[in-house]
Amino acid sequence: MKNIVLTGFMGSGKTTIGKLIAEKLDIELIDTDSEVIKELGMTIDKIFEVYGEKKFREVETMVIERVSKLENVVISTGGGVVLNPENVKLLRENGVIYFLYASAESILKRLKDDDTRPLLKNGDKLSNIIRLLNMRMPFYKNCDFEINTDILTPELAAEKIISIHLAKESKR
Ligand SMILES: Nc1ncnc2c1ncn2[C@@H]1O[C@H](COP(=O)(O)OP(=O)(O)OP(=O)(O)O)[C@@H](O)[C@H]1O
Ligand SMILES: O=C(O)C1=C[C@@H](O)[C@@H](O)[C@H](O)C1
Repeated sequence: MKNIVLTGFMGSGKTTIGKLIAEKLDIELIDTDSEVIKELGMTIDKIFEVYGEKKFREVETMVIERVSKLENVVISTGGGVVLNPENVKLLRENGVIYFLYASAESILKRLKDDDTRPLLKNGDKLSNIIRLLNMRMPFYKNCDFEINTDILTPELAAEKIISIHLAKESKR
């Protein structure tokens, strides 16, 4: 089976929905943020502080080069992965990319008490979310399928992705 690749903004539900899909299909879940953390031995916050975003992006692409060679897995990606066309190309080789949409208001609600996202730290959180989301939307829209998590529970979003994916697989 081709990989199920989940993308979307921070707080769009990639980890939550990725876990549900992996459980339901009994396949492995790989989280690119966790792989970068393992690679450098520190939290994402710390990586940004010590090495800066450029280094984080380099290691993120290294991780994607490795995990995109796998098959039959769910890959939950960091929120900025789609900004680099090389990452998208690699992930598409063995996978279908699902964009998890969430509005700025939902993202704010979901991440209200979470201070672990370096890109949302300085200044007003909602303004940062709106600015980044608008800038990134064309990249997210370039994915293969869009799932609206504002109107679906994680459970229903997982089921929808599985049904799209299995229907696509049966036609291969
Ligand atoms: N469809 C949904 N409806 C309501 N709440 C949701 C939904 N999906 C996720 N959440 C909640 O939003 C929060 C963030 O979700 P999650 O960590 O899965 O996002 P993420 O996309 O993996 O974020 P990041 O890329 O920043 O790690 C969690 O508290 C989760 O329970
Ligand atoms: O949206 C982003 O650029 C990021 C999202 C997170 O998943 C992490 O990959 C990191 O905090 C950067």
